[in-house]
Amino acid sequence: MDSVSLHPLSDYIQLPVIDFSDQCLTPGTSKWDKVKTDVRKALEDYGCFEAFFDKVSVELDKSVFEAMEELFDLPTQTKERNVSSKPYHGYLSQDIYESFGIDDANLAEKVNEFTQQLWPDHGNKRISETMHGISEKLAELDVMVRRMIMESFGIEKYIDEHLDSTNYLFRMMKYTPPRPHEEKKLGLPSHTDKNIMTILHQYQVEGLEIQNKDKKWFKVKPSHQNSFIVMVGDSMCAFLNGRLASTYHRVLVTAKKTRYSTALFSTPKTGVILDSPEELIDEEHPRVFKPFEFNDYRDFYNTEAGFAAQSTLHAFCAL
Ligand SMILES: O=C(O)CCC(=O)C(=O)O
Ligand SMILES: [Fe+2]
Repeated sequence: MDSVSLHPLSDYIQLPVIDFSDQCLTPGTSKWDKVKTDVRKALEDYGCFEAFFDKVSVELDKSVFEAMEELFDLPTQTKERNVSSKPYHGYLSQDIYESFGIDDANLAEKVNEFTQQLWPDHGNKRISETMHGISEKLAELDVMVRRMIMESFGIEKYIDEHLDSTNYLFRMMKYTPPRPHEEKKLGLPSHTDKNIMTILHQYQVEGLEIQNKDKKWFKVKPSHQNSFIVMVGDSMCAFLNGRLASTYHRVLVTAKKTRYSTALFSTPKTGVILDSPEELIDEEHPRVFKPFEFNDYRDFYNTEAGFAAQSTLHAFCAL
C-alpha cells in the first residue's frame, strides 16, 4: 500500500451529473440519445460520472445502510463464513477496510445463499430482500449505461451477446475512521477496477477520490443522496480497444466517522474471451490489446508484477 504521508489533502471535483431518473428513458427516444451523448462525453473526459437515479428510493438506501451496520457488527468468525469460489469475492479485512461480497447479486436465490452463509439456520429474509433490491435496480442502471456506450461506438449489434457474457458482483464496504491523532488514512490504494463497469455509492461519509487526466487526485462529493458514481473498468477499456480509459481511484478517509459504501461490478463470466469488435479496429485505431479471459487477468493482478504495474491491463495484454 502506498504511504499516506505522500498524499496531500485533495481538492473536490464536480463530476458531470447525468439524470437517469426519467421513467421514459428508453432506447430510440430523443431523451435517450441526449443522455447517451452526455455519457460518452463524461466517460471520455473523466472515465466516470455521477448518475442521478431515483429508482433506488430513500427507504431502500436507508435499509441498505442499516443492513450493512448489522452485517459488519457480526462476530469476525461469522463474517468469515462469507466465502466464494472466486478470489476476492468473499469477506475481506485489511487494516481499516472490511468488505462482504455477493456473487450474482441480481438473482434472489444467490442473495439468499449469502445470508444463509451468515445465518445457516434460516438466512435473513429482510437483508436478502434489501441487498437483492438494490442490486437489481443498479443492474438496470448498468445495462442502460452499457447499452448507451455500445450504441455510441456503433457496436449495438453486439449488445445482447455482451450483456449475456457478464454477471454481477455486489460488495459492501466498511472503513473504520482514523485514530484521533491521525489526520487521514488510506482505506484502498490507487487502482483501476478490473471488471467492465462499476457503480459506487458512498453513505454520507466521503473518501472516494479519483485521478483526472493530469494525474491529479480529487475528492468526489456526490451532489444528491440518490447519486451513484459510474466508472469504466479495465475490461470495458479492453473491449472498446482502449477508446475509453478506466479510472484510477482510491479511498482516503479523513472523517472521524465510519464510512460505508457499496459497489456493483459488472464482470465477464468465466470462460468468456474479451475481444474488441472488428468495428473498433482500423488504421486510425490499431488493435491495442490481445484477447484474454477475465480470470487470467485477475490472477495476473494477484501476482507481484501485476500489482506493481503502473497499468495492470497494459502489462498483461498490450500488443
Ligand atoms: O469504497 C469505495 O468508495 C470504493 C471501493 C472501490 O474502489 C472498490 O471496491 O474497487
Ligand atoms: Fe475500485
